[in-house]
Amino acid sequence: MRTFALTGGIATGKSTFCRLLEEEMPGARIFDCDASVRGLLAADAGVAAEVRGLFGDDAVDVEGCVDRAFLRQRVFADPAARLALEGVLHPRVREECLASRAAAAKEGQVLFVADVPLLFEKGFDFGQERSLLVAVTRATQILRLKARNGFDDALMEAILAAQLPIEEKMRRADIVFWNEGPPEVLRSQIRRFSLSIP
Ligand SMILES: CC(C)(COP(=O)(O)OP(=O)(O)OC[C@H]1O[C@@H](n2cnc3c(N)ncnc32)[C@H](O)[C@@H]1O)[C@@H](O)C(=O)NCCC(=O)NCCS
Ligand SMILES: Nc1ncnc2c1ncn2[C@@H]1O[C@H](COP(=O)(O)OP(=O)(O)OP(=O)(O)O)[C@@H](O)[C@H]1O
Repeated sequence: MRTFALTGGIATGKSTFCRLLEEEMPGARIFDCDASVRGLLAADAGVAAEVRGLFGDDAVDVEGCVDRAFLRQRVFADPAARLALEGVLHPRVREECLASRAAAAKEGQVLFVADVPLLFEKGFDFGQERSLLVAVTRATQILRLKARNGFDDALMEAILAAQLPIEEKMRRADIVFWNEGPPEVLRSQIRRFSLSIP
């Protein structure tokens, strides 16, 4: 089974890439680290207890679900808080990723791609042969992030400051997908990539 890591900055188009890849290569198995985090924050009692211990009772609602908006404000204003939250989540996300890859291999899938937003910031080895990067300019990142999430400028700057600049990610990646154009242009790059992997 061919195995790739996909990465990119916030709102560069990783989820869009995955959706298009699934359309172009229906046999591909995709693992999404952000979705894994959302699942853990919504429904893992151990995670909720650790988050409450770190951030207080206000971080978790009465049903035991972690308040992501609350955490977002806290962790992007405070690098130590962000590191602590990552310490709770990253080992669990890694476990889920490895389990997903093992299941895909057992089922005879031909391609496994994990969407790992912090691949270059944190390192994340799950047996990938190459790294794929979805990139746009910083200006486009901010425009699309604002349109999608309506975050204020200070929060957007804080999130971007917690990530490597896109130019550095482009230096490190094996294959770059340039997503400044319309989605159909991203699709043609994905199609070309899919034809290049036997
Ligand atoms: C802070 C949280 C609650 C905000 O949730 P929210 O729903 O707003 O965002 P979501 O999880 O969908 O992430 C969206 C994007 O934010 C950026 N981002 C998220 N966490 C981080 C981080 N620790 N450092 C830098 N950027 C981050 C990434 O580009 C990611 O793709 C959440 O992102 C979180 O728990 N982050 C810590 C875990 C983590 O490192 N996740 C990244 C992938 S494992
Ligand atoms: N080529 C494109 N043209 C216009 N809009 C796009 C394009 N690609 C993605 N978008 C839009 O930009 C926003 C961010 O895209 P997407 O959600 O795929 O990024 P992401 O990297 O997965 O984001 P995050 O890191 O926050 O999870 C979305 O609203 C998406 O619809």
